[in-house]
Amino acid sequence: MKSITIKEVVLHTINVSLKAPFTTSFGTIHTKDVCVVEVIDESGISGWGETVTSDEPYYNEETTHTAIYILKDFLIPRIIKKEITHPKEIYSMFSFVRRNQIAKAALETAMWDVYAKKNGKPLYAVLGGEKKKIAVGKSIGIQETPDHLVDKVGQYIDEGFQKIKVKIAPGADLDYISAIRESYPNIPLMADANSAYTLDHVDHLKELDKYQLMMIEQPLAHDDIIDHAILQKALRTPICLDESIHSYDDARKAIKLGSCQIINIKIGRVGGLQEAIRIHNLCKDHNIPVWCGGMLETGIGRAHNLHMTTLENFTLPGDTAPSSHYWEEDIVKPEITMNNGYIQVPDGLGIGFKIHKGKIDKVSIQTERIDSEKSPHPIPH
Ligand SMILES: O=C(O)CCC(=O)C1=CC=C[C@@H](O)[C@@H]1C(=O)O
Ligand SMILES: [Mg+2]
Repeated sequence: MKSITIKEVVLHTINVSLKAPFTTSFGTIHTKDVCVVEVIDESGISGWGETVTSDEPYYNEETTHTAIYILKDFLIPRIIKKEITHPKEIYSMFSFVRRNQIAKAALETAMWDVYAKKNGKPLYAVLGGEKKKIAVGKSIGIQETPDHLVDKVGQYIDEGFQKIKVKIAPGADLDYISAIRESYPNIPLMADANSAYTLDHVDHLKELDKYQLMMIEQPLAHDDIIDHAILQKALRTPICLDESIHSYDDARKAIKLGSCQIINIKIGRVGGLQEAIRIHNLCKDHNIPVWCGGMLETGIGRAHNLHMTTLENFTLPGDTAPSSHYWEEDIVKPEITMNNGYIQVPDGLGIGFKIHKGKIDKVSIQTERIDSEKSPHPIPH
């Protein structure tokens, strides 16, 4: 396989508006700034990635603007004009920067895309994935009343979604879940708590066991593994971790302690595709199923999610709804569509979608070209 050498990186910062506001326990997102990362190799091939941060540091410690700073001052200078034999090397090349996983992933995923294109392959083939279509779930933001939520669930079940994820928090959990189960006793249903509970809620959370949820996602603190192990022993419902798992080592410790029975893998949260593959393989070895979480991505991040989900142990539908659920107009062409609850994985080179440059220009805030390895900081080589 051919190596890659990046001659230039272009940061396209855009502002995109969701078709419908998305409410979680962190608040409501209507619009967000996205830094679309374009890496251009010496032969002029472009690879694409995106920051999956939002404008506030409520999901993790990053925002789109911290990510842009880390990209410009540290990560881009580390790789520009360096010959890279394989993108799996990039995550360790970034180890001199602590955390800042979403910034790392935005650049690392773009490198995987350009590497696949340069070697004439679809991204899934380079990742080692085999599925040609992936099962799709739908994550529903917090709704005002149980009735509103039941209506949304019915709408998405009718559309063919194979898993329904709803948000819960103290005071908006049992009545919402029981209302769904009254109308839809057998659908594949899960709840995401986004760290809204503590161990004081163990008896309350045990009430959820009677509703046959597939899992309860991230019930406790965003950076906890130990208390989740205590809670999992008390619950019949499998715990799934999201925010707690930033790396392979977090996953290794969570599995060792019995903190979860399922892991939601988000490429951005774990620093890129290479670390995501390592976590996938570790979970496979320990019979821990995984699924692909969503971060309200544009079509670029969504494309990376599709290709990652072709790996064997992604056995549960992800939060990977089609473009039309998020954007009036996506920044990729063709837009990502779903048919009977599945999304076809494209066979084109790399991510397999063209970039809609006209749309990027329409929503552009700033475009910065970087072609120098110079940084205002000492960068280890
Ligand atoms: O992208 C999607 O459709 C799912 C979005 C989603 O559920 C989330 C995005 C970002 C943080 C959280 O609020 C939540 C999650 O925890 O998965
Ligand atoms: Mg989550």
